[in-house]
Amino acid sequence: MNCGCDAPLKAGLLDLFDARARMIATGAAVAGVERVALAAAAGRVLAEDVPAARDLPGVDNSAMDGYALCLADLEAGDGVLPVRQRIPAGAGVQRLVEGGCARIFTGAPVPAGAEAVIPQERVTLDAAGRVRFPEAIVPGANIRRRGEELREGDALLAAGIRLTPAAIAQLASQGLAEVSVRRRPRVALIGTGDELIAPGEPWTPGAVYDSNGAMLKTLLDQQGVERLDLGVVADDPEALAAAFARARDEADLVLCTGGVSVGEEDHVRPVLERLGGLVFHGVAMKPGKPVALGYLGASPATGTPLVGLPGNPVASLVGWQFLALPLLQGLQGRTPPPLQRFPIVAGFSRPAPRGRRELLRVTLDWQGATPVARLAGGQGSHMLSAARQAHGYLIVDPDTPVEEGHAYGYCPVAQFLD
Ligand SMILES: Nc1nc2c(c(=O)[nH]1)N[C@H]1C(S)=C(S)[C@@H](COP(=O)(O)OP(=O)(O)OC[C@H]3O[C@@H](n4cnc5c(N)ncnc54)[C@H](O)[C@@H]3O)O[C@H]1N2
Ligand code: MOO
Repeated sequence: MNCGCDAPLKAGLLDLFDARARMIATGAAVAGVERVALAAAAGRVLAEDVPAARDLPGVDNSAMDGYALCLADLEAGDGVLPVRQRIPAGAGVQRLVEGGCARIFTGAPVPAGAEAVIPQERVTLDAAGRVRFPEAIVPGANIRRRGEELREGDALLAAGIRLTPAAIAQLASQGLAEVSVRRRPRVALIGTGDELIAPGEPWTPGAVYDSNGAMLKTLLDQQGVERLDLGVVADDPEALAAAFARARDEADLVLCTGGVSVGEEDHVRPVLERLGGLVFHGVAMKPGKPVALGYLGASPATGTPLVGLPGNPVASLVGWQFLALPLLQGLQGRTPPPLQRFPIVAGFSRPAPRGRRELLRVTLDWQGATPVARLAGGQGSHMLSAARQAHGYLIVDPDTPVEEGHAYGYCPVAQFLD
């Protein structure tokens, strides 16, 4: 796998990983914390460390439906014991009656004095209803010990994690009904382009449906942020300046798509420089080259960050996944997770991308002993079909041809839904 560190980049373009680092450096957590009920906590970001409130499990309990016994009693009973107790889940903690065994169910407290639980499939009952146990019984078998997972005061969940269903279940398992979460960042969304029309409107030749708006709204909703839709703005600097000024005052982050390239109809960069400043413009990635980062306001520290995503739909998606998302995660109060990359063999050959790192949309073919990456379809940055079907990106370093049978870094797309 080529690391590409020394490969030459096109003049003026920032390396993808440097651009990502600058995005991450820009994303400081927004102020504000609120208490929410667990039912409203999905996807929110935890604002404080939560220690375990109690031991988990709370008492020694049975992992099986079966019979609890004491080994000395079993020896005295010659491998056979009468049933003296019945302990369902929810029963209080009892003491094992000497000389007998206890019928017990999964999750029920193991009676004091019992040393093992034997599943019902491994015993036989005689005519008198007594239980004959198997020979080799391991002390502690099928007993889930008090505190074996967590002790009161142990670290349970750390501030900055996003609350997944399993994390919410962990809070519930500790008896916690509410949790402190960070305020949701407010993200303004702006589309640009005279050609854009809304889905549902009648099409005329030359018009383009605003698919980036639909895509980015969905992506923002998946992140659980508050969004401020400022619609599509015409290719007019004054209209764009008005939208940017409103977004600056009302949002924590501004996302715009289109108009970020170099043509005279591309107004994002000049308007951004007028109302604030530019951090970078142009990344050595394909697609996604014209991505820009800037701020609206007096300085990067006090201004509202703005990410200019390219208009081409796949460039917009890739720019979101690799660059805008980690910035947003920082605003949410999360530490952006490191990019997951691992080597996967290419099932195709392809000429080298010139001066840019190429992110090929691929599917993984699992038919052989090891997975092989195959192109998911046309790789044009206007072609959403392959992007939709892709399991991930094969990352090809600048000026490196893809050779069938060689391994390249592979980034699964599932990580961007985290
Ligand atoms: N002379 C040059 N031309 C271009 C360059 C360059 O370096 N020199 N870069 C190319 C690359 S790479 C990209 S990516 C695009 C990005 O351009 P913009 O961000 O300025 O986007 P637009 O020109 O406004 O639109 C490009 C393309 O995308 C369609 N589009 C725009 N917005 C949407 C939307 N909301 N939904 C769906 N489709 C959208 C638009 O109709 C255009 O087809 O620039 C290249 N050009
Ligand atoms: O960055 Mo553009 O996305 O190459 O088309």
